Amino acid sequence: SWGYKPNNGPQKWVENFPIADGVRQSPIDIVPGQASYDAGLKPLDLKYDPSTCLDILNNGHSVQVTFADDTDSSRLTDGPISGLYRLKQFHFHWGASDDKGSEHTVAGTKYPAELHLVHWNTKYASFSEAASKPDGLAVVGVFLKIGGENPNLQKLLKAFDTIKSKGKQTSFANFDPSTLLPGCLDYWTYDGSLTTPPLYESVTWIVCKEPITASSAQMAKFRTLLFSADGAAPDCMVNNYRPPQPLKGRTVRASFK
Ligand SMILES: NS(=O)(=O)c1ccc(B(O)O)cc1
Ligand SMILES: [Zn+2]
Repeated sequence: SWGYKPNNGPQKWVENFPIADGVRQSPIDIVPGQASYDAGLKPLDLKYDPSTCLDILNNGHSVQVTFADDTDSSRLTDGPISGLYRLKQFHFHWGASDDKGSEHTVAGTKYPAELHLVHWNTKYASFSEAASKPDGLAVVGVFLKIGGENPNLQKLLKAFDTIKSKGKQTSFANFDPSTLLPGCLDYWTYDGSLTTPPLYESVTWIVCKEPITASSAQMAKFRTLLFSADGAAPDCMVNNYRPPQPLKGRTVRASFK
């Protein structure tokens, strides 16, 4: 099935997922000088309840932390969206080295990694129903840059040893994803898609201007995860990012001057 190698990677996804060549695909290169400041954009209102954190999983494409989404206790409101979107999961994309790994780029600059916090519109009954609707999802993207060790990543990284290979998951409780948000929540926003198959054009993207940090050693820990299942030839989980896609006339708005 799909992956990130030459024979099953982003250049091949269109064969099984023709929307890969659609009009609102993600990620994109964000060019700050071409973004339109919109004074009507509200500040993001993110409220997360650590008790909704359920487990951490290696799904063969990324490492994902999943949340209970049967109540509104972990949710996103305001920002560019209307209504209330519930947090479903967060995951990351990263490179084989510190010079690449993010999906969105900023004036061509690649960050070593990118965090995605995935929320679904509660006007729909479930994540699955929302995932294919044009206003179904809102994903908050946060860049990671190399700096000092980030203590808020340690709890996550410690769990990696138990979910090294594809299909492994373990319980993961009381994690507060707001500890992974930057201090400043200035953002760019545009209409886009899932960045992996099925590539649904259902995402309001909200990309934070300010990165968070991770040390080079912490980034190396991400690279100890495997795409491969237990017992198969070990295949390092690295470069699990889709490159920027054509803007096709879309406008990127900025919440800041
Ligand atoms: N990488 S992403 O945040 O666009 C994303 C989120 C969810 C799913 B999915 O649930 O299939 C795929 C990609
Ligand atoms: Zn993602």
